[in-house]
Amino acid sequence: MLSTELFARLTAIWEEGEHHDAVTTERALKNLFITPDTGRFLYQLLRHANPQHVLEIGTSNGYSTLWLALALRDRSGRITSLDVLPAKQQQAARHLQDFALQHKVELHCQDAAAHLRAAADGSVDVVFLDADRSRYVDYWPDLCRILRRGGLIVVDNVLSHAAECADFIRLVLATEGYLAETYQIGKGQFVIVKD
Ligand SMILES: C[S@@+](CC[C@H](N)C(=O)[O-])C[C@H]1O[C@@H](n2cnc3c(N)ncnc32)[C@H](O)[C@@H]1O
Repeated sequence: MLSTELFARLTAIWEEGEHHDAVTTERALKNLFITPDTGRFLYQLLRHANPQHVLEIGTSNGYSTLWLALALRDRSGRITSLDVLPAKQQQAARHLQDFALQHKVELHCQDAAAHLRAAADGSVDVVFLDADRSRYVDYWPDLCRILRRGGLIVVDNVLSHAAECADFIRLVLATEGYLAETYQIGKGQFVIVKD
């Protein structure tokens, strides 16, 4: 169960992150966290799906990673989380340690395309995609290949950055064997199931 204390600690990290973003001009230095309702949505999905392997693309400072890891804290499932910026992942590692969740997450400072290319077929149960939207179309063949049947992909920002996500959404909707829907949660979640 998520205690009031855990909620309060997550809220404090989110509020500090939002304040940081409000006073930071350089985009690469911003946290760009998911919203708290998106965190609760991801938590619900993972508690229900009980995945063995979750792949997060876009760790940033680990706010979303904390939600994913909390959902699996008393389960056998594990998370791999990717980001290209080491400083952000170092902060994520500190957050995970503060929550005693470091054993649930492997942080890889690696470009998503390289990781996806090397990942085994059907090796991932859930993907949370929250990184470089212009490259999602290129990721799609590998995402299809590595996702197990019945697996889920959740894509953030499809309403906040609709134009940037349009080609990817069109591509997914045109791919046979996948059912996808957009939900008005946070910045817009596009949920894809491999049917
Ligand atoms: C929107 S932020 C992620 C926010 C995080 N999911 C959260 O809510 O706490 C996007 C992150 O993706 C990372 N990123 C951008 N391009 C990437 C790539 N090609 N591979 C892996 N990570 C990438 C950025 O460095 C940035 O930290």
